[in-house]
Amino acid sequence: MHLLQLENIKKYFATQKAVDDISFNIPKGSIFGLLGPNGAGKTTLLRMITGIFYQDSGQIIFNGKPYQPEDDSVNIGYMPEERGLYKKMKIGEQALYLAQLKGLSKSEALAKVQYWFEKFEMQSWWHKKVEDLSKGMQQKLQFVITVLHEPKLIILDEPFSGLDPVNANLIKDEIFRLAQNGSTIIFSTHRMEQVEEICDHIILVNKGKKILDGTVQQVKQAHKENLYSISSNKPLANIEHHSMFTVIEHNQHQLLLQLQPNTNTNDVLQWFIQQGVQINEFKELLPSLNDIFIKLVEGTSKARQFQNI
Ligand SMILES: Nc1ncnc2c1ncn2[C@@H]1O[C@H](COP(=O)(O)OP(=O)(O)OP(=O)(O)O)[C@@H](O)[C@H]1O
Repeated sequence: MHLLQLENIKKYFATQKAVDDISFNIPKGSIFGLLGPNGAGKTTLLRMITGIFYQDSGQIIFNGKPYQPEDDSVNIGYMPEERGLYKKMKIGEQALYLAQLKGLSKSEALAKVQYWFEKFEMQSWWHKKVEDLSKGMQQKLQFVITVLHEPKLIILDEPFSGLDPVNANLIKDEIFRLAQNGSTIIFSTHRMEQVEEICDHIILVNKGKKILDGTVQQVKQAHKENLYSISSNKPLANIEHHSMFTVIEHNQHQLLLQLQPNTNTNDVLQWFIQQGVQINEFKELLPSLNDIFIKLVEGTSKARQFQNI
């Protein structure tokens, strides 16, 4: 079952196809990575999902029904990359106010804010102003405000930027917990190692088009290059290319091999054993998401150039 379905979504600005016929589905309870280089169209997509922009064409289905921003936005928590807190307003007051805007009663809002402030050790911030908080502290506050009304869909744009490792872990654990409790999470970042660690499913957009869609494992399997490493306790001498593989790298105790298509790994292992190699480890090397990202978007200038429609 999908919480969100985007069907043939287009959004063109005066000179720019920001989102150019993109479709994807987000399974309920998943942690979904929206990836892409600068200018790819991610923020524009998120703004349509949150009802800030209307699409020029295509349809968004939210929880099985056509998306109605006026009604459905209370079911969405959005933490945008450009943070949206009132600098001069006291923190406790602000959290209560924003929670009520998301449909909680005053007493529900108070209970939730107190719960989260205690959980994140933020009680002493209550009477401070946002402008008195550090960047990382503001980030934590923004996360709490995004999730405290327990929205069905939580959208986090670069949620770890500015956080120290302890606070980043705190937020990461909460992301897992929220997904386990049934929230669906869209996570947008340029940090591929975070995506590998956190996301179940990803899409990659580039120049307004979707160029990749699948689970992290599916994507890695689809882009693997038949690379294997083999290592031994003893020095590995005189291993040259073979009809089954090419030696890509040769270290004293380890070889990096690229197997020919359809080669049976047992045959390779057997061959090494016949050569008298004492095998310590033989394993497949899948590409990192970072490698895949770079391979697929290489050639795109860092910030996308304007293109005429
Ligand atoms: N309001 C707007 N008016 C005109 N063009 C826009 C507008 N918003 C975005 N664009 C253009 O649409 C394209 C996609 O922008 P978008 O902000 O969605 O990219 P992004 O993937 O979020 O990039 P980044 O990773 O840098 O935040 C860019 O070329 C941008 O210049």
